[in-house]
Amino acid sequence: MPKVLISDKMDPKAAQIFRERGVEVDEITGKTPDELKAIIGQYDGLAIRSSTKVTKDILEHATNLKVIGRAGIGVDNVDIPAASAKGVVVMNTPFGNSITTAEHAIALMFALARQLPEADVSTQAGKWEKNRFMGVELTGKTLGLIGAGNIGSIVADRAIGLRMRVIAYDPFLTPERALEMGVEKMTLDDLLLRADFITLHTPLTDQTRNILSRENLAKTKKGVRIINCARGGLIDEAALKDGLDSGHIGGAALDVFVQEPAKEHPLFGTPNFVATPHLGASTTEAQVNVAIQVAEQLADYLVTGGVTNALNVPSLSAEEAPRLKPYMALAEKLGGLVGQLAHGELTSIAIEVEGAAAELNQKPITSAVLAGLMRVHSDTVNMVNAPFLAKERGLDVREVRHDREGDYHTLVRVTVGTQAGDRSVAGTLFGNAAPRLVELFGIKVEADLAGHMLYIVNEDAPGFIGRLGTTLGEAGVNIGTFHLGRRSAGGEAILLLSVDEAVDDALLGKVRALPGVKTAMALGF
Ligand SMILES: NC(=O)C1=CN([C@@H]2O[C@H](COP(=O)(O)OP(=O)(O)OC[C@H]3O[C@@H](n4cnc5c(N)ncnc54)[C@H](O)[C@@H]3O)[C@@H](O)[C@H]2O)C=CC1
Ligand SMILES: O=C(O)C(=O)COP(=O)(O)O
Repeated sequence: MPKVLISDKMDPKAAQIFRERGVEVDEITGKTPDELKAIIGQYDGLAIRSSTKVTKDILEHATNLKVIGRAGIGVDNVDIPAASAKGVVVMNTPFGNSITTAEHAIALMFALARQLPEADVSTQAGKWEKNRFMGVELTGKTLGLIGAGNIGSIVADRAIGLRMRVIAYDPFLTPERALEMGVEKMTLDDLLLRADFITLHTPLTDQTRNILSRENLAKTKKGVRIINCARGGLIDEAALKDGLDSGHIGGAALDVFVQEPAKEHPLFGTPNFVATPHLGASTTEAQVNVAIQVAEQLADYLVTGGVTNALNVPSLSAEEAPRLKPYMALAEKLGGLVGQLAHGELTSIAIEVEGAAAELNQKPITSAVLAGLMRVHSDTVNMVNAPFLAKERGLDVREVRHDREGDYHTLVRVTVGTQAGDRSVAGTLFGNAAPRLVELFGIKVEADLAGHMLYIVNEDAPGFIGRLGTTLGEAGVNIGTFHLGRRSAGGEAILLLSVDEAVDDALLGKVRALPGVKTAMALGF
């Protein structure tokens, strides 16, 4: 039974779903990195929010880990390259908390416009400072969105409802989408110049880090109010403090900070500054949504292999998964076969799909071929890390899709480039389910690829098969299936035998010594 650790506070629905789906679950929150390292080795899955930092160091101790699920959106607390290199799938729940977070941004915008937190403190202190708190109306004001994805577009919708004018800077926002959202797309400089309120909704990346730098803050309109419910690190916090102190910035509300938890901060106590402790996603509704989604996604992956909302591996929908499953088995076998047979350094690999296979999502097929190929050299390779390892090794990977149907209704062909030239194998599915090798180095064969196998290239001459049978029989090796292919009568022949026992080096030596044998290799699947 797979075992999952929930390491951050999560709605109880998550644990309930894991149990219902046959996944054992422990909920242990608030661990230090060292405490987490000590226990992480027992788990197949890890469910987190933003508190658990899944560093390379933690991953090194996660010897059984197959999947990390983030109950939420941002995954900057997970070292994704390190997870990928280890073959661990990283998933998030990209929509479950977006409305809630957008609402928090709007709430903070109101808080700034009417100085609600300060007015509340003053009133409850018995001061009744009616003349101190003079607000601004939102109607007719310009809201600048930096980042117009899921959350940004909900904020835009709500702001338009408040009769605001919404302008947006997002290099990936198409003019059509901007029109559909009712926002005006523009450059960052134009947005800085025009916005009365600015709200940030981008992930933290090398491109967005410090997007509101000291220089950019200086370009803003005097009195601008700034809201950040996305990630600490998008704003230069020291420059923000200076801007508030000088009065150039009329207000700032931060839900997120460079260092979290932010228990002390130079901004704390600054007039017109509002802070919340990373509460963007903290509503009952959003937490139920993300808990259910993350548990279902993790359980799917651990129990059935279905992949949803993964960030480092192609997704595989519940409809696609059963259709693709036999192809992935075929692809792994073909990859394993070329990996065992091709000698020397591999420089390139082409994965061609033909007929029915050409109608499918090719990425998982490619990943499975690469996993099969590289597993020949390392046990820790799987579909997740294989594409990364291939890239790291400089392997040129090409995907080709042929619409035409060839001799088979469906076909996957794998061709590797080696110093000795190209080597190609191809397979089909019998009855849409059973993987079958149909072509080996240009010779037509028809074989199962399973268990222990013996691959022989010999001169096609009478009497050979009898001698081979005797040699194997004398060594106590039973032949299961026997497949023969040849280019022409009397030319080079290929034999693929499945045998009940592994063929050791001594027996391989005897086979190689048989007259007419050019190559003999033991294979395993
Ligand atoms: N405070 C909180 O509790 C929460 C915070 N978040 C944060 O909000 C962020 C936004 O979430 P979503 O809208 O769901 O993400 P999303 O991926 O749907 O949207 C992000 C947008 O940023 C844009 N973008 C990327 N690079 C950019 C750049 N250099 N300049 C301008 N725009 C750029 C993208 O094109 C995309 O449209 C998340 O990354 C997460 O970190 C999300 C949920 C809760
Ligand atoms: O989903 C996100 O990106 C968030 O930042 C929410 O974080 P949390 O799950 O509340 O720790």
